[in-house]
Amino acid sequence: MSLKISISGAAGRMGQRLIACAAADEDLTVVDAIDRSEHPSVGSDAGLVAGSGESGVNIGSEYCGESEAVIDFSTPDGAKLAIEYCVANKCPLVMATTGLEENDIAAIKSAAETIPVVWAPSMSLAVNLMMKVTEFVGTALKDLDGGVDVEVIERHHRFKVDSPSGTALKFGQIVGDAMGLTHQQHGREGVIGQRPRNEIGYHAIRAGDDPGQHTILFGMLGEKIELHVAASNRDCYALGALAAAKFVAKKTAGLYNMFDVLGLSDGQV
Ligand SMILES: NC(=O)C1=CN([C@@H]2O[C@H](COP(=O)(O)OP(=O)(O)OC[C@H]3O[C@@H](n4cnc5c(N)ncnc54)[C@H](O)[C@@H]3O)[C@@H](O)[C@H]2O)C=CC1
Ligand SMILES: O=C(O)C1=N[C@H](C(=O)O)C[C@H](O)C1
Repeated sequence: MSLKISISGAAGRMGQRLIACAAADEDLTVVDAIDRSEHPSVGSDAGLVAGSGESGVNIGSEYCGESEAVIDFSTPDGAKLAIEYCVANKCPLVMATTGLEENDIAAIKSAAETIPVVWAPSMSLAVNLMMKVTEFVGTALKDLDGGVDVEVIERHHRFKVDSPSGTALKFGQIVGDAMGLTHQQHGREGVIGQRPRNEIGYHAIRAGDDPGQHTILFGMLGEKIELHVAASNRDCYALGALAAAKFVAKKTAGLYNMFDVLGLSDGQV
C-alpha cells in the first residue's frame, strides 16, 4: 500500500525536489501540494512545476484530509499551519523548516504529545553521521591541555533567509554539550581581544546556489581537525525527509529525529 503524503512548501526549492523524488517512489503518493495562497504556482500541477511530469495534484493552500503524513519545508508561518493541521487531524508530521522561534519550537514539542513528529534541521544522512563524529571528537578533546577552539562554518545559497543555518546551530549544540562550551559568538569584528576559551564561533557564508556545506573546525596548538560535509544537490534532504515520512507514519505520538529514522540513536550504533 502506497503511503499518502502532503508536502507543505510544495512550490519552493525543497518542495519541488520532494514532489519529484516522491513521484519516483512507488511506495508514496502525494495527495496534497500545499503552498501559500498568494504563490503564483497555486492552481498549477505540482509535478509540472517540479519538472517531473504531470502529477494530477494541483498546488493549493487547503489539505484534502486524506494524508497519512505531512512533510513541511516552508517558512515559520507555513510550519505553524502544518503543525495545526496535523494536531487537529491526528496526522504524523515531518518538520524540516529552520529559522524557527522559541514559540514555534514549543508548538512542535506540544504537538508531539499527541502525534508522532520527526523534527530535524537536516534530513541528510551524511550530515547526521557527521553530527555523531562531531560528538565523538568533541568528547575526546574536551579536556585537552592547551585548549581547543571550535568554529562552525556554514555555506548556503544566496536565497537562504535564516542565519546561521539550523544545522550549524545543531552542530554547535552537540559540540557545546560534549565540551562544556557555553558562549555563542556570531562572527567577529573590531578590536575584540583574544579569543575566549569557552566560546563556539559561528560563520555564515551566503554565495551563489550552494545547496549547503558545514565545517566544524577544532583548532589546537600545533594541529587542527576540520570535519566537512557538503551537499551536491538537494536530493539528500528530500530523500531523507521521504524516509522520515515512512518512519513517522508507523510511530505512536512522540518527538523523533533523524538519528531515530537512520538508526543512529544511542544504543543503535
Ligand atoms: N531539514 C532539512 O533537511 C532542510 C531544511 N530546509 C529548510 O526548509 C525551508 C524551505 O527551504 P527552501 O525550499 O529552500 O525555501 P523556499 O523559499 O524555496 O520554499 C519555501 C516555500 O514555502 C512556501 N510557503 C510560505 N508560506 C507558506 C505557508 N503558509 N504554507 C505553505 N507554504 C508556504 C513559500 O511560498 C515557498 O514556496 C527553510 O527553512 C530551509 O532552511 C532546507 C533544506 C533542507
Ligand atoms: O536553506 C537551506 O538550503 C538549508 N537549510 C537547512 C538548515 O538551515 O540547516 C538544511 C540545509 O543545510 C539546507
